[in-house]
Amino acid sequence: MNLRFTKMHGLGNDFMVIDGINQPLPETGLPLPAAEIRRLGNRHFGVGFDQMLIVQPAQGPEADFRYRILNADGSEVSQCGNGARCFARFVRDAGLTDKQEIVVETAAGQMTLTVTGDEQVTVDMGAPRWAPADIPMTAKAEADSYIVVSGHQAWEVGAVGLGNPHCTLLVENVDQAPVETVGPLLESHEQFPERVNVGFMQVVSRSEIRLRVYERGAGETLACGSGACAAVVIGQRRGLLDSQVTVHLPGGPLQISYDGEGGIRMTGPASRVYDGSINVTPAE
Ligand SMILES: N[C@@H](CCC[C@H](N)C(=O)O)C(=O)O
Repeated sequence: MNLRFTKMHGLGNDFMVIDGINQPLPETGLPLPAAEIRRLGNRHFGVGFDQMLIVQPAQGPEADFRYRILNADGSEVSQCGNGARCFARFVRDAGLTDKQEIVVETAAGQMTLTVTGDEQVTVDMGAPRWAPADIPMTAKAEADSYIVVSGHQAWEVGAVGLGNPHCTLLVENVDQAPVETVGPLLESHEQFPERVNVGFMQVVSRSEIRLRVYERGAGETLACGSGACAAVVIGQRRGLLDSQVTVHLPGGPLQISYDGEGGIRMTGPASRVYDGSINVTPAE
């Protein structure tokens, strides 16, 4: 079948966004076979993306839409901060809604997205979940930080659940952080039964950090919205950061605010690159 899509990005974290309201895609099970998602995600043989986003009709009465998130490796996940901003811009540009405040269902629950005049989008990312079972990770008890051991090496990490699992390491200089080696090692570490997104955070001041993220199912990306929120709340929990923080990612800055009550708020841009169409093998 021929599938129409829009290529978008949030600070270089890039997406293939598909209108699953006006195109026939299965609403249960994977929308496309996992091998087909991997082929489309491949930067040499396909469209190339970090995540595929599928827009679908809401299942419940309180939401405007449902959106599904698939990593480039074909795994389905529940949360994507940069994707949420691109989703909001996509449904407005496609004429699927003219609302400025959009309520969307994800596998992690309901989220509210607010589009501001200059096409910046603010996402309420929900409250951080600190209990190990909610991250999920195996640990005897909840703690500000955990020691994760592999062979002769050990790392101190903060860990939090934001609908998806995150761990964050503090580093002196993010440019020299071992993202490509320690990232995949921790991503698949046995203490994280659903794998984990791995952040490397350099604290610049109480209101500014630099961050690189090795994403579960996608490798290092130019930005990770949920990873930025995770780094900020982990830094706050250790007493290092204030309630409003600018997170400098390789693809650009995100504004994160959290005062310990309600949800973490993330504000940043959502950019459209091009519209296209491609032949795909549908799920059986
Ligand atoms: N890029 C995202 C996160 C996408 C999902 C993640 N790789 C996972 O597997 O949990 C973001 O902006 O939050």
